[in-house]
Amino acid sequence: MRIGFGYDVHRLGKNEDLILAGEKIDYPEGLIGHSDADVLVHALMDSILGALALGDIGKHFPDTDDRYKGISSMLLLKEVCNLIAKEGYELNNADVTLVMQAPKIAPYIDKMRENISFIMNTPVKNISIKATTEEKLGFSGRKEGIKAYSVCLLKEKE
Ligand SMILES: Nc1ccn([C@@H]2O[C@H](COP(=O)(O)O)[C@@H](O)[C@H]2O)c(=O)n1
Ligand SMILES: C[C@@]1(CO)OP(=O)(O)OP(=O)(O)OC[C@H]1O
Repeated sequence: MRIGFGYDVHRLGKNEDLILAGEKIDYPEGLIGHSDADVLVHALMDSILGALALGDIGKHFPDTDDRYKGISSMLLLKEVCNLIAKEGYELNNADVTLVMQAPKIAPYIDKMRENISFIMNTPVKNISIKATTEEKLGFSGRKEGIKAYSVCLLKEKE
């Protein structure tokens, strides 16, 4: 078994889509990044890369590389999944927490879990996604950005 932890932050801004776990969320602002800035998927990928001790997403998908400009982070997640298999592991489970004041994400959680489980080829029960506010404190509380934390456990392939 190998444990991994990931953390990411993206700034919110106008004229951007808000994409979380590959799902477009209805909100007047979106996250800014080189890719589609799917902060949830970025934290999840970093937790997986951490468990494999293979560095981080910036190392694998540099934000100086035009190939990743505007790319769906779900495609990057697929590549990270290939690394899990290549290293001889499979996902046991992952648990992701979004820290965002708005919008309420609860209505989207089931679809977001399905999206990740489809890309990772794992049962939905292996993917947990939760959300909390920071009670209007700090940059997330001021709706300036969104944070995501992820932990995952990988197990040796059977
Ligand atoms: N963006 C969010 C934040 C929270 N939720 C749900 O609301 C519950 C209460 O939030 P607190 O910050 O007061 O803990 C939380 O447990 C989530 O179920 C949400 O859906 N979207
Ligand atoms: C995902 C990548 C892809 O170029 O770009 P960003 O969307 O800027 O996201 P970040 O969390 O800064 O990680 C860096 C890159 O790996």
